[in-house]
Amino acid sequence: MIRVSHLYCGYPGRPVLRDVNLQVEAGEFVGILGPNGSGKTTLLLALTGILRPEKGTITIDGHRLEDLPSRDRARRIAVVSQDTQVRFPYPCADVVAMGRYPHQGRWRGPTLRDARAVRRAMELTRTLDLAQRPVSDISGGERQRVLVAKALAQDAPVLLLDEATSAMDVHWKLQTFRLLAHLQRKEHKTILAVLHDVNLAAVFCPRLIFLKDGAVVADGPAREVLTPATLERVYDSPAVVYDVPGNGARQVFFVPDTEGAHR
Ligand SMILES: Nc1ncnc2c1ncn2[C@@H]1O[C@H](COP(=O)(O)OP(=O)(O)OP(=O)(O)O)[C@@H](O)[C@H]1O
Repeated sequence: MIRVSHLYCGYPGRPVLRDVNLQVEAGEFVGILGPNGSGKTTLLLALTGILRPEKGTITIDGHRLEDLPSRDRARRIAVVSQDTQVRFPYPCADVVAMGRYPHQGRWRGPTLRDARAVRRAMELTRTLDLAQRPVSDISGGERQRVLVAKALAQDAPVLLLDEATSAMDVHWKLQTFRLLAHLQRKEHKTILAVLHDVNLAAVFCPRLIFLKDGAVVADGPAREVLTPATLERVYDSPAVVYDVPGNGARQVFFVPDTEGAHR
């Protein structure tokens, strides 16, 4: 379980998160949404221990995050970050294998277990055909799938994703979110996904958290928080909410101001 209590966190001279309180149970799938600059990435960086809280605490399974050695943190939390740039032309299979570092000893090479975890992660993300391609020479969407595979190879119970499917086409976005939902159900993974696509989140994330100006403005079951009032407050844009006939999914349509648009 992850518990965030009265968290204040940011960058030198730039406070961002203000009194954030959250509790995420093991096995939850949570979507984190909000406008640009609202603090979503900052929250994920705090949850990985990369950014230290100015005030407040973050615990995972009762341990204060800052007290856990980095290898221990990496065994508990895998991250797919927003920045997908990989400078060196490593083969994609080697990049996925880097996800195994927290499980490897300093003086021994990869084990059969590591090799199996890498293969399984690449099968699940359907990236085996990219295995020998240099990661620097594949498309943005393909690279994101390789980075999801790397995080899965890490085999941590908690998975944090920051805009991890932003460069993928509709097919791969849906495939990836279906895979995440499957891992949540079958392997009890705890998943926190930052994303801008409200409708994708509405379909796959049973719980949604909206941030604005560094504070949580809505947190609850997707059907309850997806209201025109909340969406207008968060995005300053008029929104219509409707239920898709047949599958019960709640979806959102942001009503554009069409003045000046081509129609
Ligand atoms: N390294 C940094 N140093 C200083 N300020 C930063 C840094 N990174 C982000 N910020 C600022 O912190 C605030 C929150 O940024 P953050 O990246 O958490 O937003 P976000 O909600 O993830 O936005 P986006 O949707 O654009 O990815 C913004 O005002 C941003 O300009």
